[in-house]
Amino acid sequence: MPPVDGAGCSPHNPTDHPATPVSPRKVLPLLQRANLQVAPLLADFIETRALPGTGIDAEAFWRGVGAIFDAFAPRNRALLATRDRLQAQLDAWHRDHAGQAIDQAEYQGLLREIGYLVAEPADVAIDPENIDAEIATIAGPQLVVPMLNARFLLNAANARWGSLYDALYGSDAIPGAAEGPGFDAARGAQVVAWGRAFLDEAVPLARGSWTDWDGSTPALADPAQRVGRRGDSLLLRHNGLHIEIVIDRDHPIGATDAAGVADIVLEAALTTICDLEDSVAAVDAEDKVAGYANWLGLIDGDLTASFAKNGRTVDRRLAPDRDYVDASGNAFSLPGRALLLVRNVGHLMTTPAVRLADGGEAPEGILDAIVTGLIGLRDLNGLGRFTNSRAGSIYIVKPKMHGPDECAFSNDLFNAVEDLLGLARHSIKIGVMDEERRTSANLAACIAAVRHRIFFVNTGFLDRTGDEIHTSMEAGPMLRKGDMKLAPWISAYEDRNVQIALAAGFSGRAQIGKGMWAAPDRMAEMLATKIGHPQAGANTAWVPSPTAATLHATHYHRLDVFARQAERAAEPVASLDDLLTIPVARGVNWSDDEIRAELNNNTQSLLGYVVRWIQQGIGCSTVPDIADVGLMEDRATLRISSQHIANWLHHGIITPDDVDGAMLRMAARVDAQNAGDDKYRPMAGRGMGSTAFAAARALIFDGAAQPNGYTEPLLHAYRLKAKAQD
Ligand SMILES: CC(=O)SCCNC(=O)CCNC(=O)[C@H](O)C(C)(C)COP(=O)(O)OP(=O)(O)OC[C@H]1O[C@@H](n2cnc3c(N)ncnc32)[C@H](O)[C@@H]1OP(=O)(O)O
Ligand SMILES: O=CC(=O)O
Ligand SMILES: [Mg+2]
Repeated sequence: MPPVDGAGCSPHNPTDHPATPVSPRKVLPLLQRANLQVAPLLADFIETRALPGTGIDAEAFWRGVGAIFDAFAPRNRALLATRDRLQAQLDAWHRDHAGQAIDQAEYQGLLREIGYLVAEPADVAIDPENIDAEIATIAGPQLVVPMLNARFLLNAANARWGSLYDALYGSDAIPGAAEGPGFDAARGAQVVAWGRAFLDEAVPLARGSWTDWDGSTPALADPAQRVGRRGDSLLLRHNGLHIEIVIDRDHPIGATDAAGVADIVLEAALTTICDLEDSVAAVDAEDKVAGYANWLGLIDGDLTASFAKNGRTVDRRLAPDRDYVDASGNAFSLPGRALLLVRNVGHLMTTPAVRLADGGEAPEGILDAIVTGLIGLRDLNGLGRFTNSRAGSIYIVKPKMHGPDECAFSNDLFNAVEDLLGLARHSIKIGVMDEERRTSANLAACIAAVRHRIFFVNTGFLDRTGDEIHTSMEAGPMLRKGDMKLAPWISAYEDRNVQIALAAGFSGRAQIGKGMWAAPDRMAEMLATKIGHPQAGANTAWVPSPTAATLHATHYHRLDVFARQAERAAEPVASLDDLLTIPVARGVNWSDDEIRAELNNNTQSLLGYVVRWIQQGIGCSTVPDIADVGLMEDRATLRISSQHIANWLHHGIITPDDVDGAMLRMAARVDAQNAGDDKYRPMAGRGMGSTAFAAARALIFDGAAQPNGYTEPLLHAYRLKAKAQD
């Protein structure tokens, strides 16, 4: 694809919101569309791929787009200015109270006075219409996938159904690992035993165990759980989730099984978030259009990916629906793919893909709403090979909103996009990530602002931790990252999210979601602990991979989340005082070793993530930590590590020399960890000659000044530089 982009990004300046950012890069001529200047690649994508078939005329479309930017770009800028004002007021207050214990009454008085805390509305009741069952009435895993990776995207869409046998055999869910070059029969036997025990729990037989089943028609303890057949295979359902017991005596596994069971296939990722935000590196029109084109391919149903794997070529496409017959012989089908949701970016960044009438870059979140909404319209108009939303909705996940005014802004923006596209009011639904402190503290008001279109609230634990650190940057040095997980604000945050959502009527209407399992290789630990999410009353929770989706699905068979929600609905809402208790480490004397360990750990994960982002445009990857354990790192985990180091630097727990020393040591370590990657360029020894190293350093040394501690402005600027160098 030819590189067609407007200009460099305009990193958000904390003290100023220029309408016309200065571009450091040479640009290809943009095309005039209504009162906008549009990158040719984007104009072409819209006019030749996204609009055709919708009945919307290109000229009218661009006129409408121009009008939306006219109306919403100034509002967007004003909201960002409010963020900065609040942050400055908080910083000043903490500086005035340096070293003092925080008096919650006085502190909350300040928060109300400056407009950080608003009056909570009573009796908020959500009433979204046309919500798909995968969201409203069935509880199950939610997979997240970077939008810029077609191979993963297709896999994620198809992860609605997952092989339990493969997930167990290929992960550490069963201790040890497969041995030998071929099939490890001993491990296989453990997998089969695990599977049978699972069936005994989820779909028990009237008598005896599935272990002893001989393949004859099974008598279930609850006969209603048997809902169909496909050939010899059995389709069962429990807690709304399907289980297919695959019978195939010709299959190598089925041939050795007394009942001919070749696999147990679980309904797994009910929903998949296709992510345009923190798991991708999209800095210019070229990147944005690549993401939009993948979303279009998913919705139109023609996305494909061809790649070599294990010595053969794999052609991947979307899975068709699955056909069954019921007990009366009537045919029916079940969706073959997850219900697809799209995560837009937040309100912060601008994009060089579109320039406004005044020459300034357009707010990227507004462009995302328009383009992903337009592509969603194609689904509602039946233009795709498959149907995504059977209920007729477009699901946009909106991250990083700070408080009710920003939610109201998104609501109004979605109204405007619906009008532009001729969509019925509230066809575009919103998933609100509760991942900024001002949203957690005003959650009922945030929900109220979008109550007619909300389809989820989700605790985005990682960003939320980054915002916790940044908001109170001046209050003192923060707890160590590991200790932060035990701080009172976190449990109050998780509890309040569920309790406030239940009080607003989410149960049976919308999702209450929990955060990401960020250790993709640690499935045994996930199986042991992530059941805590449904136990907390969450009817969905994030997983990083199809394997994790399949294994996490078993948790939703172990308890009935909707019954759990009914129990939790009676609880009082957890304390706002706890939520607002700042995790500063008062009276803690860390040893030199503890400080060094914390710094090494943070610089290592920061460098490991940033180097791939800057050099290769990889927005999410498994980054080996200092102990070589692979952890999912995305922009939210980077926000935590960069803010944590910046905070300790700011309060003198570490010095600039300490940071530089750790950075140099860890650069060598990260280089060694990436030695097998031929696209990788080492950082060690090149100092500032390495753009990635310079970016990582800026994220720390300029970290305290970044808007709300976000990493996007610096990442975009350095990635654009790296692209230009390439
Ligand atoms: C704080 C937040 O915002 S969290 C949300 C953002 N995070 C995410 O979106 C994480 C999504 N997950 C991922 O991107 C990946 O799982 C990673 C980067 C963590 C790990 O990727 P890798 O190291 O390449 O994974 P690994 O080598 O273990 O497995 C690769 C296989 O799993 C599949 N896979 C892994 N993750 C996913 C996924 N999220 N969706 C679909 N398929 C996936 C790949 O398609 C591949 O299979 P294939 O060879 O048949 O295509
Ligand atoms: O977006 C998710 C998060 O944890 O942040
Ligand atoms: Mg986040």
